[in-house]
Amino acid sequence: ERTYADGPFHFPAFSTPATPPEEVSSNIPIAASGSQTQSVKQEETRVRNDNPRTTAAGFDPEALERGAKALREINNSSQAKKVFELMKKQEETRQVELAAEKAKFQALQAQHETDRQRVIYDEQKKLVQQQAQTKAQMARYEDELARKRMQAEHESQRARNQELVKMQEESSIRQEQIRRATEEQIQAHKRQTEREKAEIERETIRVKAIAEAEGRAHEAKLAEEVNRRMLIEKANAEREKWVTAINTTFEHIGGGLRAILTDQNKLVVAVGGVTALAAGIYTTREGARVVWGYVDRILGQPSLIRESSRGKYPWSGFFSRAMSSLWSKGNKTTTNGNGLGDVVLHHSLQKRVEQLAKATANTKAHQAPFRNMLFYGPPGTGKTMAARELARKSGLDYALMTGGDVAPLGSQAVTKIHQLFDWAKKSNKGLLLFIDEADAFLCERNKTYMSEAQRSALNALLFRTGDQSKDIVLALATNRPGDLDSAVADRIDEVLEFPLPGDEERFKLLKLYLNKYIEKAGEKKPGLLSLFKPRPRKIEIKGITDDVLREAAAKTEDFSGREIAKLMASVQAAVYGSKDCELNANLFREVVDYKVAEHQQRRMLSGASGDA
Ligand SMILES: Nc1ncnc2c1ncn2[C@@H]1O[C@H](COP(=O)(O)OP(=O)(O)OP(=O)(O)O)[C@@H](O)[C@H]1O
Repeated sequence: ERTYADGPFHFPAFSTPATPPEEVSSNIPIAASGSQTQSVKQEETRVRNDNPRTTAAGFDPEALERGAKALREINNSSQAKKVFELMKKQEETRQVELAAEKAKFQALQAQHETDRQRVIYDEQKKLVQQQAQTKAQMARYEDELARKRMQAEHESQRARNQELVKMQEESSIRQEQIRRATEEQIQAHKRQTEREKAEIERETIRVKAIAEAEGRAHEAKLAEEVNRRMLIEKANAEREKWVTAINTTFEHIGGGLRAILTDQNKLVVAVGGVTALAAGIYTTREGARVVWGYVDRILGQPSLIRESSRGKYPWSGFFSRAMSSLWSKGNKTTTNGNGLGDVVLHHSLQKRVEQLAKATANTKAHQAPFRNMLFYGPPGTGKTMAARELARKSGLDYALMTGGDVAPLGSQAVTKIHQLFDWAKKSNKGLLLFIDEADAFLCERNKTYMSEAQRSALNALLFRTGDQSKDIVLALATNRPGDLDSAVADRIDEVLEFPLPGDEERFKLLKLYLNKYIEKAGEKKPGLLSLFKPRPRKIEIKGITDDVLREAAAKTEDFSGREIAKLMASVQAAVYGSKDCELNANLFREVVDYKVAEHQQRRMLSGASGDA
């Protein structure tokens, strides 16, 4: 295919005759004779060449020859001029056609050029797009790099800040330690000064006391001499009086014996009387023992019970109960303001115990079977106290026994368990039987170290508690609930966990025992006997605010209720040990710190023995 770019365009008219000569001849109105026309036709037929020869340059001489021949013929013709005109017109027409064709080719060339320009434009556009894309990618990459750089800088800044904060914290801790150390030194110095002052005072008192004692001893010595002499005279007179009396008595007895021995009737009566008296005494004593044993068995409290609201006998405790109810009318401060007396428990646990107490009371009222309970948790967290309060609130009697008491009973254990349940059934109100340290008695039956008697006792208990009871609520307390026999666990309806007291509970406990052991230390206790006991000294309390107690509560983390009660007992002892019987914040803190250190030591030891 030829294009403008390939070089000059060759019109096909120049290589081939535009109009075949025969056409030219047919178009000419030839007026020549028929012979001439015939000859022309013959000539045409002769010169016609369907495959005209061409030179290498594409020139066909035959056409030219034919043209010349035609021209000659035209010249000879009469219509030559017209023919020539016609040919000229034909030639012009052809020229116009060629010009149109040229214009067409030029239009094609222009179109081609436009296409080429479009392709170039598209290429350039693509290039520009690619460049833009590359540029955008570059920008993105740079942006990412910048972001990463910023992030790294941010990280390092943060690390620097953290380090700075850490250093500041460390420095403030150091400062705090220095401050504490200085405070401690000041305290120690103060204590030392106070000790020295007390020592001097004690020494002065001692010297004064020695001088006074010496004076008194001298006085006493003189008085003693006088007394001694008076006593000797009195003793001599007494001795003489007794000697005379004994002599007179023996004279009478001797006379009587002599009369009996000499008179046979009197001798028989005397021997018979003495024998009858001995027999009477023996019979009375044994009879009383048997009767008492019977009464004890019928009415008495089983020996397994350690503590009971019912007392050992129905009549016992009547007087003390009356006294304590009288006392409690005048003193309404025995409870700490909550519904569970002096038991301080976490709010949710306390609510649960109260609900249980209410439910138990309603159960009794509706003659429905009781629900058995299990209290578990670390030692000294108030399980026993809560059980006692639960029984009190539910209006039941309660009895407390310890699991550890069963094993030493040996073969008697089974009888005692039955006795216990028989006794419990006699309670009109219903009885809450609380078994403390339940795991010691009710542990898994197939344990190898369990004795046969113990196993039988457990079986007896299982037998007595097989059905839901309307008389007895069983409340078990243990530190190891996992050790209980599965049959025992199956009898439990309610399980309550008693955890170590939290911050708030420790504060309340400290407040409670401050009130009990310190504030009320000088008050008299209920009961007749206490009327004759010496009244304890009243303790002066200074500066024990709620803040001081909260500080102590924060320090005594992990303390059980029992440990907090003991801590306050130690505070009381420290106060009684001080000379002015006064409790101040310093003394309180001193005891708390000492107790906290002791607690940690104990934990370390138990941890070490646990590891071993
Ligand atoms: N929650 C508490 N509220 C008031 N006092 C408490 C509490 N917990 C313990 N105590 C004090 O600790 C003593 C022991 O409490 P209690 O006998 O109820 O504990 P326990 O959980 O039954 O202990 P254990 O498992 O050793 O038998 C109580 O006499 C009381 O002084």
